[in-house]
Amino acid sequence: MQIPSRLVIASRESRLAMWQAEHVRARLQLLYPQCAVEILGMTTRGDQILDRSLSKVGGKGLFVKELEVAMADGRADLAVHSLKDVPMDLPEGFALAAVLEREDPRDAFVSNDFGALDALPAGAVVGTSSLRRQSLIAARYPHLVVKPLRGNLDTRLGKLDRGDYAAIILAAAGLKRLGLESRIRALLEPAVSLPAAGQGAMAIEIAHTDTPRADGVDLLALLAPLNDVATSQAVTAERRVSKVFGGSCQVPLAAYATITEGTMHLRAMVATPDGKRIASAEVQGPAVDATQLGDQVADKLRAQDALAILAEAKAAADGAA
Ligand SMILES: NCc1[nH]cc(CCC(=O)O)c1CC(=O)O
Repeated sequence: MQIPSRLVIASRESRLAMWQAEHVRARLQLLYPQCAVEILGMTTRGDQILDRSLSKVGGKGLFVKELEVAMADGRADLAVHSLKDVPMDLPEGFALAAVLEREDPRDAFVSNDFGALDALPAGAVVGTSSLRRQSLIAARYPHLVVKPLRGNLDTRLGKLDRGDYAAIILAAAGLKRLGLESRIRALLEPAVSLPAAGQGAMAIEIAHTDTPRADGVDLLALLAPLNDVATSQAVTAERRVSKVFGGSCQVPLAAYATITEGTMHLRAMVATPDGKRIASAEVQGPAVDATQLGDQVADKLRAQDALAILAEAKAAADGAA
């Protein structure tokens, strides 16, 4: 295999994104000591737009677009993403080359004054901009008030500490990666808060799917050792469910797969943001049939009126300010 003399990783500049890029950099450097592995930090549109709901201005794609342009221009060879932020359909010419072993996929309850969602008094303000987390709280804790919470992890924690919220919900994975695990007061089990598709997993995106490249470098082969097969299968099923239902972040959708001895257990849920209507389903089967399992669970959701629920959720999102 031809090892290039230099590899450039494009990354957003948030602390979490840079941690993730550095993790991949270090692993590649260990695998290919003769190659100079570098990070190109970039500010994306998604990072700049903090005043409006992301789903209103173009969705998750805003976090990856600039990185793709850098790869298309040859300024970078690969990009590291939180898989949760990667759209279901990548633009022509781009592909996911590897999915890394998953960190904790659960949501985390973070608060300075309370130990768990159950401990919050009526009217307490909970911060989250995830429609999935919002619908969960509305369904299980109708006495709580959900307020939007945007920004990177440090910004969100800062807003909590300033007293804007009684508690906030964040992905455990991000907190753990940044050494902020001590901020977690409680972990929400999947039975309570089913994770978003891909939550906790990092993915590596590349351009030039026609490998090897003109310079003879086969990026897919080069990155293959970083791929975790079980995580890759799990997220394939989860992202399939998301794709079937439009792959948008305008709707509360959860999809989470675990694999035990080659058998996948896939759970998925769609809901209205007010938590009043929920469809949830689960399937089991061989992990190698990830895509079909995704389709099966989607069929089960459809049989529970998932399309009507999603239409209602979308109408609510479009109607909101
Ligand atoms: N939506 C933003 C985002 N994208 C990935 C993570 C955390 C890390 C991960 O899930 O891999 C977060 C923060 C959060 O949801 O609290």
